[in-house]
Amino acid sequence: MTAPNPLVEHLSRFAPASPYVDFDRAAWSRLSEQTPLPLTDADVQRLRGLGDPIDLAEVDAVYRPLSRLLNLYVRATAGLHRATSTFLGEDPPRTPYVIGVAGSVAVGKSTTARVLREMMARWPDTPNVELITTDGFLHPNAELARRGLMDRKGFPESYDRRALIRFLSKVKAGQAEVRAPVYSHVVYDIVPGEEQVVHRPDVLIVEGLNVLQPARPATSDGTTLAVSDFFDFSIYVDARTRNVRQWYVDRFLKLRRTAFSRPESYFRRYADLSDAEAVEKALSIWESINAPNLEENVLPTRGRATLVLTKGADHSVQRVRLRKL
Ligand SMILES: Nc1ncnc2c1ncn2[C@@H]1O[C@H](COP(=O)(O)OP(=O)(O)O)[C@@H](O)[C@H]1O
Ligand SMILES: CC(C)(COP(=O)(O)O)[C@@H](O)C(=O)NCCC(=O)O
Repeated sequence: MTAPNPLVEHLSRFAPASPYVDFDRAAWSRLSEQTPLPLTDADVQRLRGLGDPIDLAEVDAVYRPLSRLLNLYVRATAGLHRATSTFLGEDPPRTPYVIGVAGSVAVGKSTTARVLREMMARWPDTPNVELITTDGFLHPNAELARRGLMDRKGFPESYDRRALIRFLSKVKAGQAEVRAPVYSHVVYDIVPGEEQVVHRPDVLIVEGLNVLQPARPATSDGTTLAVSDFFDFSIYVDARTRNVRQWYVDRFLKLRRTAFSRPESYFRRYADLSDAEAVEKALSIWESINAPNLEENVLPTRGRATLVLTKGADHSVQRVRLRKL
């Protein structure tokens, strides 16, 4: 028997065991030095083409190592599938590797998911990466109104959770074409007849506020699955609430000059607000809907993520926590 290590004993007595290994920005960024696939001109063009304000140095320092880590996990998972196939004597098609991206409204989930999609597609094993957002699975406004939920968009009960679980089951089962409804932020509703079709991708990224919610108690049909049961990996994008509130207000002001001024916009009336009125409106939506949802539903799921990215006030990632247990 080996002698107990006094340092480990000391630490386990005084430091609560964390399931995460913690990197500050510098330590995580150093990993990019050992990551193959530096950004090429073509990559830079593609990333710029996304129209996101993300800095390319940030992509290189944070997202390049992250895509490398994910590539290693994708390969390891494929190896496990091969082991199962060998054991069963079957040769089922490879199923998509599914990554969830969670976090508050306006924390930067969409930006993270889009950058990750581009970065993962550079790896030879995963050229085909698709991205869906869970807003397509919100109940249509008519149904939300019927249920008295028009002021609860983004809360867990505002989604057709069963439809989302059906969608993910089909993707995971390797179905050739799987369809998802589409939500428009301009008309503020599900668009009738519009759909996004997912064609058996190598990787599917599922982005949404509530993707890490635990399963609800069993329903009459015995469903106890959670959306996250379909994830191979999950990322929680985190930041101080006061910074996220500021980003929400900034985005609202930007949208007022762009999307809100379109004639078909549900928020057309906001386009004519003065700056001060627009800030007041944005803050009131934040305080009445998005902040309570963050506190009550989104933040409590952070500890379920495989990886937590913590952003500073300038949007740069300052801390990365990776689940090791
Ligand atoms: N890395 C970044 N650098 C600068 N601005 C960013 C970055 N990520 C997100 N933003 C800005 O923050 C706001 C929220 O980001 P977005 O990806 O739309 O959030 P979410 O999908 O979580 O609602 C947007 O205005 C976006 O342009
Ligand atoms: C559409 C959203 C619920 C987010 O959807 P997600 O894709 O994260 O599921 C959110 O961005 C939103 O618009 N919240 C509603 C706040 C409001 O009623 O304005």
